[in-house]
Amino acid sequence: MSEHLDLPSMRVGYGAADSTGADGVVEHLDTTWLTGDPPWPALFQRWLGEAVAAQIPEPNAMVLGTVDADGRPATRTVLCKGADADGVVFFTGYDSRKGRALAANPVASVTFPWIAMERQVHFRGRVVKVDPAETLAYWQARPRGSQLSAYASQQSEPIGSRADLVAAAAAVAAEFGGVDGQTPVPVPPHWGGYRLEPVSVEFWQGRADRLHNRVLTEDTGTGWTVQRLQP
Ligand SMILES: Cc1cc2nc3c(=O)[nH]c(=O)nc-3n(C[C@H](O)[C@H](O)[C@H](O)COP(=O)(O)O)c2cc1C
Ligand code: PXP
Repeated sequence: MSEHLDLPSMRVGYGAADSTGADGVVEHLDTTWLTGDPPWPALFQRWLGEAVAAQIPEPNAMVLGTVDADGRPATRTVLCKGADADGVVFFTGYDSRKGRALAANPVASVTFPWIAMERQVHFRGRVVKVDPAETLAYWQARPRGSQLSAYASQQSEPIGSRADLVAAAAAVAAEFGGVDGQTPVPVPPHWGGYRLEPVSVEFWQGRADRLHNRVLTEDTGTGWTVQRLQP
């Protein structure tokens, strides 16, 4: 397939000669942009707000990297449903492939790939389950159809056919009074939130000639440091 695509020559140059970028920002990302304790939330919130305002698709989508008990890495996209100084939150199946990896190895990375903005933000840290009350509050805000699907899905397990999947979802819907029923769907025992508590956050801003800007903030245990990295 890829032999018909000229992959080696596919590239997009970032920024103009004067070093402004698609982010519309003239100044370079600088270590002085990271202030506060911890230093990352203010700039992260600003960039997230700018990604939302730019109407890029799914601005809260982030690529989650985990490592399983055998040391095998895996990544997949999840939606960020909370971000503050305590960390970034997502919701998923606790028995899924990622859930099993996190049970064995409660560390992860997440990357927000805001490519249309010529930006990315990369987090690394420890992962904890959120409080059940936080899971319940988010669960209750989800559309009923998504609740029923999450209840029915043994996420990451094989299933024979699409028809089997639809039948499993229909059985769960029937149990709770139908797709349009009024019976609340309880939080499935196998579903809930995780919070990645960052120990490092890196901001990346694309610039002309691949001379990009990278600023890394890290929790050293005695405080947060902020450093510029080479591209
Ligand atoms: C844009 C996007 C957002 C997604 N958001 C979530 C999410 O918030 N939670 C989730 O469990 N899966 C989400 N998924 C599906 C996951 O990428 C993944 O297929 C699923 O969680 C199973 O992953 P696992 O087998 O590695 O555990 C999303 C997929 C896409 C493309
Ligand atoms: N769970 C799964 C399996 C998903 O595919 C998604 C989004 O694609 C989500 C959760 C997050 O979406 P929501 O906003 O419905 O919680």
